[in-house]
Amino acid sequence: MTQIDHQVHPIGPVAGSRIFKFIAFLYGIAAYLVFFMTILYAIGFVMGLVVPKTIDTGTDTPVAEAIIINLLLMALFAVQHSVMARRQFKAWWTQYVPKPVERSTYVLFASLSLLLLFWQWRPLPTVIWDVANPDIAVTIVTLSLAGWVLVFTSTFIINHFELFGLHQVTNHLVGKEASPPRFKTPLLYKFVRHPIYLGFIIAFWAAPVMTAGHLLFAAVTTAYIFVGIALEEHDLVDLFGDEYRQYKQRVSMLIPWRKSV
Ligand SMILES: C[S@@+](CC[C@H](N)C(=O)[O-])C[C@H]1O[C@@H](n2cnc3c(N)ncnc32)[C@H](O)[C@@H]1O
Repeated sequence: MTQIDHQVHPIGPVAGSRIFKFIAFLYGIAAYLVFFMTILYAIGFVMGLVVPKTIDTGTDTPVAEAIIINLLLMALFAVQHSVMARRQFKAWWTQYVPKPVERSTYVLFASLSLLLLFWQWRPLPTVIWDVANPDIAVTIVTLSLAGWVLVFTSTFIINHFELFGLHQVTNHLVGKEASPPRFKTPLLYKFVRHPIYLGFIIAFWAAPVMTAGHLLFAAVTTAYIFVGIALEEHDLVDLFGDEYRQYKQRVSMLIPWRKSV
């Protein structure tokens, strides 16, 4: 056998090659755009604004069936979002998914499972509360918008582009080493440990008209946020050790003025 016979000839771009870096970069941008459209759609979906299919519209379905379908959709998102974010899972699947696009792929899968939820969500139109006073109703809508603003600003405070994978594919494109995760407590993170999650809770509960479907969504996602916080903090303690333990002692989880676990 000659030496040539031993050579492997890969089909397609090789990881680390210039063309691979460029394709990875384009993939990262595409995943980011899908995420961005999804989060904009989420605002319309929850607030019942602009988008064609909201939390209170869709196929008429018997109540029990609607609850089961909605719970399954939320469970699918929760499992995808939590399992794929764990360090052990990342260590396993980066054997198959190139590291520079790992975060973008996570973001893409999370967006796709949310889009499936928006598409297949069944309305439960029974009204739980309906605020009649227009001033109070406007105040509640403003509060909900403030929740979304809190989500967005907090992502930028902690590192928006790293959170959604763009930083990783850009570094890879220009041949920069990925920096190790750093413990940070910028601005709002000095008052609560989870401003992004706090923003979601506010945005989901602040509704002038609360239907049974919306209530189911708000209650289950809030419960999921608490599970997500426990998992995330377990990883953060593993990663940052005493620095994060002391942060937990010092700073409250979600409510700024209250010392909490
Ligand atoms: C979607 S962000 C949510 C951040 C935070 N839980 C919040 O609600 O604002 C999740 C990522 O932020 C990271 N993270 C959370 N708190 C952090 C901190 N204080 N310093 C550095 N990274 C942090 C986690 O490791 C995880 O990768």
